[in-house]
Amino acid sequence: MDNTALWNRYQSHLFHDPESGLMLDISRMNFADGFLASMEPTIQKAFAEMAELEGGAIANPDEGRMVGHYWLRSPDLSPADEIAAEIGETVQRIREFAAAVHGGSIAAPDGRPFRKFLVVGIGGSALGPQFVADALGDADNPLPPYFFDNTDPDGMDRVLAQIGPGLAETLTVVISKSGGTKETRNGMLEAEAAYRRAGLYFPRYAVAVTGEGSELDRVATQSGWIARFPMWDWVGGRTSVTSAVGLLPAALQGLDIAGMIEGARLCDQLTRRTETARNPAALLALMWHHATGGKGSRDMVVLPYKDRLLLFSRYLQQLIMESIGKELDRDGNVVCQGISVYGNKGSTDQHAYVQQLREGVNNFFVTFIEVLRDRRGASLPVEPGVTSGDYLAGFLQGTRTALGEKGRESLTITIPEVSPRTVGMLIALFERTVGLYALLVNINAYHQPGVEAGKKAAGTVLALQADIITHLRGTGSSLTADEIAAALGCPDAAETVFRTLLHAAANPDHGIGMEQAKPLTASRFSVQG
Ligand SMILES: O=P(O)(O)OC[C@H]1O[C@H](O)[C@H](O)[C@@H](O)[C@@H]1O
Repeated sequence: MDNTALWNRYQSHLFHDPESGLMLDISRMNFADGFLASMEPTIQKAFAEMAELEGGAIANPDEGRMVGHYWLRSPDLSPADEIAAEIGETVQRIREFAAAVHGGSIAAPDGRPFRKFLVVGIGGSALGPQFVADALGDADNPLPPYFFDNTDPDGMDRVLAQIGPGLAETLTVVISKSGGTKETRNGMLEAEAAYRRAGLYFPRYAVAVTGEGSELDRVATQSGWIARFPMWDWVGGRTSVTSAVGLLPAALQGLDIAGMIEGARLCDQLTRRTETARNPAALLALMWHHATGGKGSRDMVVLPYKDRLLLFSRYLQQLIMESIGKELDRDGNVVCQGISVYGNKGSTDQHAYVQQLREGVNNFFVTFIEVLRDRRGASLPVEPGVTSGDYLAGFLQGTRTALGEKGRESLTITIPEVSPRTVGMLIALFERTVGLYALLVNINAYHQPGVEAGKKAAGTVLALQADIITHLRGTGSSLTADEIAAALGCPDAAETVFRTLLHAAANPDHGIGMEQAKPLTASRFSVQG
């Protein structure tokens, strides 16, 4: 297609919302002329189901739950007055709590104001808050955030080292919808131990965001933590960033949560439209369907040309892949669905993998995210009449053209700037797109049966570890993994025994010694001391 034809295609399909400035360009996706018309009945059905979902239908049948993250921005849409009231009250409590922390009326036990906060969470209880904090954060925020988002001891040590003696001025927010996620429990205990080492009583520095009656809720209540904020069963972890999960950390950091909520609400209105060409989420969902054949046959490369949006792809990995990546469809057919998501930021990624995108295996489509505003204020010329921002914008267009010339497809989402409102819009845009796409491919986007398997297997490994150590202590001898597995009556677990002991021997915690042998798997292990 020559440039004139491309320009005409761009103009005929361009979505633009004048109020928000949101734009969506689908012209570089090579869908056939009749594609949108052919999908119209299916997308109209999806609109109807989405309306039922927003009306309070059990849209997550596998867990028997409603799906209510849109109500977080429009409480009046919720199916019960008490839900609407709880949403409003919680946002108000968040605002008041953050103002009290910033004003010093909520302070550390010694009266010192809180000057930092540590979020302990994982998955949807961390990725959303981390994306928002990075996208909207600035050096002058009243409370800079820190995150424990993994059960990595060294990772937590590094964060604690960054916080340093400031722990005495640090509020800790433990976030877990289920209240039982082991990584988050471990993070909480590690944080508590750090406060104890500093002579500080952790409960007077701790806040919980969790489901009512959860294990975390019980601990926070019994120990008298400063405050608890609710997570509801009709908000999924990966769609919880406009609940207290994302709003409390954002408010503590000093960000404009009203702007975030308003941006999400505004986008919800746009994506509630049943006129496909005027619904950006519908257009995106249809483009995903075109690009991947409705079967995930191509990966989604997320390329925001803005440093502040670096974490967006990590956030989208959970939102998209945990929603769409399912073995069964809603009728119980084995479909092994999904769309793989990767990407970091442009133009940086042009110096990493765009080579493969342009010339290598054509198994992807790109989602560019263009931010029109370069910075606050003007830029210096890096060449006569050219700024760094001109280069960034030029690289985006250039990469889009270079890919298009080689038949590589791309979408471009454009926002005027990175602000609380546009961050709220981007979040809402992709939440709705995932929901609509899931309906197009008949998937329940709101459960995650696949994550339990890994957790269960980890529990088995840890139980075996305890048996191994007990056995080694009892015999007092040096044994191979095979000998230990046989002695424990599980000869087929020798590999797990070996790998578990390899890790245990590398750390001082269990007193495991290793006499390395050739081959390595014939090494002997014992309990020392
Ligand atoms: O918030 P939590 O209950 O601790 O869950 C944290 C995460 O755990 C699991 O990995 C789920 O698959 C995620 O959807 C969830 O966000």
